[in-house]
Amino acid sequence: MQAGVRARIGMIGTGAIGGFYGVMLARAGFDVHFLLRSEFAAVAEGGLRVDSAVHGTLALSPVQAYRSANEMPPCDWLLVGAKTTSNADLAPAIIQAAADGAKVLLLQNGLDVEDDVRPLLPDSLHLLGGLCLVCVHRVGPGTVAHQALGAVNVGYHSGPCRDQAERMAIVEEGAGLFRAAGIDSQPMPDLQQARWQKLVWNVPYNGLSVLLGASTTPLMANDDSRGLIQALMGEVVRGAQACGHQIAPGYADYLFTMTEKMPDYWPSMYHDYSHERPLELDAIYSRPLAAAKAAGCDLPKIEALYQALAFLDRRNR
Ligand SMILES: NC(=O)C1=CN([C@@H]2O[C@H](COP(=O)(O)OP(=O)(O)OC[C@H]3O[C@@H](n4cnc5c(N)ncnc54)[C@H](OP(=O)(O)O)[C@@H]3O)[C@@H](O)[C@H]2O)C=CC1
Ligand SMILES: CC(C)(CO)C(=O)C(=O)O
Repeated sequence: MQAGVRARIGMIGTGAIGGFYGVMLARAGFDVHFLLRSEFAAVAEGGLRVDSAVHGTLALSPVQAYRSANEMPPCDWLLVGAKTTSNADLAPAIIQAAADGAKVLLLQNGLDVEDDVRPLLPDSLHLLGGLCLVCVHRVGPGTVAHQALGAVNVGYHSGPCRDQAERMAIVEEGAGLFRAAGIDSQPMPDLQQARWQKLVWNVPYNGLSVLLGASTTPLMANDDSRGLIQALMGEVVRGAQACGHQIAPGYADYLFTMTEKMPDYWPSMYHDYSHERPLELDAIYSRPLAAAKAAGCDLPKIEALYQALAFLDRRNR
């Protein structure tokens, strides 16, 4: 791409994450195209709005909105903002909207989420993962509430790069998109490590919000749930270590304290449960459990949490 020319970005799935980052990038001058499903008509007519506790109200109208990827122009970057449960189904849309040599960035929680998509993509496409540290949720068609945080950490998964230097150049380019939009973004040299690190938060809070019907403030106000959260965090750290990924000492404590200071928050898994949508149990629970087990490490509390959630998920749909 020529210097000074801003990348064309395709947002594949425009919910909380897609809407928030898409609006931020479009306001920074990127040419952003949004693929939508249930909210297409509302967004095509009324635009997108982010009600942000950090940035105020951000409106984008008109929106370059599409019901089908066939109508999208070829994009240099495709940011996937759908849940991990639809990754394999989204591969045709990603391919359709990709320019030659495009970079595909999965803005998703969980472990190995790229594995469902990679075999379905041409080798010429770069695949990356993005870990979003943000509190956003949909409050109505085309409207996203942003409560806190916002950073995106980016790592390379697979593609045509020949060496680590080429991979890191692409990762830097990805992080640069977000930074240009005023969003903190760090390049992650090891995507698997970064995914495990993010699980230290998601494993306890996502699942317990569903199981106990509690958001972060009540979870942090009760000695029993605090103890359980710490034990679950400890198991994620052990699982990561068994798989060869170091989590910095004190990182779990840092997340625990950060959550005490955060505004009260319902994790995205709770929103999925309350709307009777599939839960991201494979990405957040069964894959890390399987990886740890294969490395000889049992994680009994996470396993019990997963089994309870699997029961609720099946009964909910
Ligand atoms: N929300 C948050 O604060 C955070 C979320 N994450 C992670 O980010 C990812 C996205 O979560 P989130 O934004 O909350 O999820 P949402 O449910 O808000 O958004 C998902 C979007 O993808 C759309 N979608 C799904 N399938 C398709 C399809 N085939 N074609 C077009 N659009 C499609 C959905 O459309 P439809 O309306 O039709 O369902 C919806 O708009 C998850 O992995 C989550 O764990 C990570 C950090 C924080
Ligand atoms: C932990 C949090 C709220 C911010 O790190 C988040 O990113 C998530 O809900 O997945």
